[in-house]
Amino acid sequence: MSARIKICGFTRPEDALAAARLGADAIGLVFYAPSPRHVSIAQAQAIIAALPPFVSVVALFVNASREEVENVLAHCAIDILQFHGEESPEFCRSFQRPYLKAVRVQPGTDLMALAAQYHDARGLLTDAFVEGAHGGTGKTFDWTLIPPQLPLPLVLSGGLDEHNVAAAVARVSPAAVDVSSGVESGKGIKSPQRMASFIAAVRAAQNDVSISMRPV
Ligand SMILES: O=C(O)c1ccccc1N[C@@H]1O[C@H](COP(=O)(O)O)[C@@H](O)[C@H]1O
Repeated sequence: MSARIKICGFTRPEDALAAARLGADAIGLVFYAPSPRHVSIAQAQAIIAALPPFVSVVALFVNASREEVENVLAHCAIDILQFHGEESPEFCRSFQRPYLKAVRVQPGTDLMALAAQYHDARGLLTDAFVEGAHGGTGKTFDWTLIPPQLPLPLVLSGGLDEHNVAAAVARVSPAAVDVSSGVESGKGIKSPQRMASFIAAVRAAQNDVSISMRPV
C-alpha cells in the first residue's frame, strides 16, 4: 500500500488547497502557541473551509489542557488528533477521536514499549529528538532506531524533504510520511513547488518495491 502523505503546519487557506490539489492525504494544523506555525480557531476554520472533500484534517497539540483540545474540537472539523508532547495514553484516548502519538526518537527510545502503551493510536509518529524543541525542527534522526516489526502503523517525520523522502520510504516503508519545514519557503508558508516535488518523490519511491525493507 502506498504511503499516505500528511503536510503539517498550514497557516494560509491557499497553501492547504494547493496541498490537497497536489495529492496530500492530510493537512496538519498546529494549536501550539510557541510554534511559528500556530493557528487560531478562526484561521483553522478558514483553512478547513478551503479544502475539498476527503482530505483529513489533523490537529496538533503539545501538552495542551483538556479544555484547549475540547475547544478546538467544538469549533473545527477535526478528523485526527496529533499529540506531540508528553501526553499520557489515558489523555490521548479520552477524546473519543482517532489520534496519533508523536515520539521524539533518540538512542535508547523504546518504540516497541511505546507502541504497547499507545496501542489504540491510529499510528506512532516518529520525529527527531532535539533538545529544547517539541517538533517542526527540520532535523532527521537515525531511521535504523525504528524496529522493523513495530505493531502500530508508522508515520515517519522529522526533517523530511524532497531530497531525502525517497530514501526514507525505501528504508522504513512507513504507513505515512509527515513533513512541515521541508516543504516551506518561510515559516508557516508552504511552497507549491516543494510540496509537488515531495509528493512526487514519495510516489516514485513506492514504485521501486525491490528496495523496500519493511514487511507489509
Ligand atoms: O510544526 C511545528 O511548528 C511543530 C511544533 C511543535 C511540535 C510539532 C511540530 N510539527 C511537527 O514536527 C514534525 C517534524 O517537522 P519537520 O518536518 O521536521 O519540520 C512533524 O510531525 C510536524 O507535524
